[in-house]
Amino acid sequence: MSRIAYFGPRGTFTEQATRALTDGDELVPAETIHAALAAVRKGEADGACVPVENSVEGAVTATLDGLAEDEPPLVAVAEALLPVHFTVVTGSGGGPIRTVASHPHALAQVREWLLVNLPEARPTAASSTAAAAVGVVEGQFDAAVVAPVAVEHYSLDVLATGVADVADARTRFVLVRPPGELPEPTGHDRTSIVAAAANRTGTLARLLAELASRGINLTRLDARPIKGNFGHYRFFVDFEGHVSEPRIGDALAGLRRQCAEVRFLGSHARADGVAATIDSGAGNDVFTGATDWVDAIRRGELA
Ligand SMILES: O=C(O)C(=O)Cc1ccccc1
Repeated sequence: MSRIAYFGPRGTFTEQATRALTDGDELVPAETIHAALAAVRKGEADGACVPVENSVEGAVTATLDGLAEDEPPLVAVAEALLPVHFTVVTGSGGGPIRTVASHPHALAQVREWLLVNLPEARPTAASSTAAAAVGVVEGQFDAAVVAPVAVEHYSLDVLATGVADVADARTRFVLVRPPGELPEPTGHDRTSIVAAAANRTGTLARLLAELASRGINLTRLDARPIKGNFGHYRFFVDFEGHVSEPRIGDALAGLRRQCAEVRFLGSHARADGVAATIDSGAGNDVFTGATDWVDAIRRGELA
């Protein structure tokens, strides 16, 4: 049985995702994304589950920075995609609702609902949706925007369920571990890297060209500032395919040549099961065939 840390406390969306990604493991809540990742880095947990992006607010920056900056590196081995509908809860005392707390990503996803339904309530950031629930129980906030599972953990009154400004909002979570055996390729994989490219003309274009020229489809591109070096960025690039495939390995080697710093963040199955689109002329057989051809020339068998 593994110990898996997750962004908690109990009752977060991340706990829900962790349950979907694990089977009989011991789940250990951590107060922050940084603490969940640090638990793995310190050897206190075998893996950690953290949110990485959502379809309304985009990147979860604490996760991106934690994966890019801190040592030692961790590698994503699985992902989960959760539909995100919120439950709005209040304390049991009744009374006016003047504050409504939640994780900033949750507040951003119910902004319009709050304006219409709780116009007098001041949105207040909490470290997670479940921390906001705890804050309501403790009388710190009047209401909270939480995950549906939170009401199973905390004694709260439900004001509304199924709340979401954008009907099919989703959040993607990853399970990360120390580098080790990689998941098997499935044909519907995602590979993630983070690269710091020199601040020169065309650097980003050249970085992306390493993928485009090999017919590799991007699934995400994000930039984060390199702290302490204003105007310099790291690029997070997700693309279709698995590092075990010749075409992906070839692209990674190209990226390594282009960039001062590249970190491999994982190759694993996509939760949505979407198969990689491979242009004709960019299949693995083409890459293997080309390498075999060069090898044959080197052996003096071909010209
Ligand atoms: O705070 C939580 O419950 C989380 O797991 C982070 C989050 C916040 C909002 C939407 C999805 C995930």
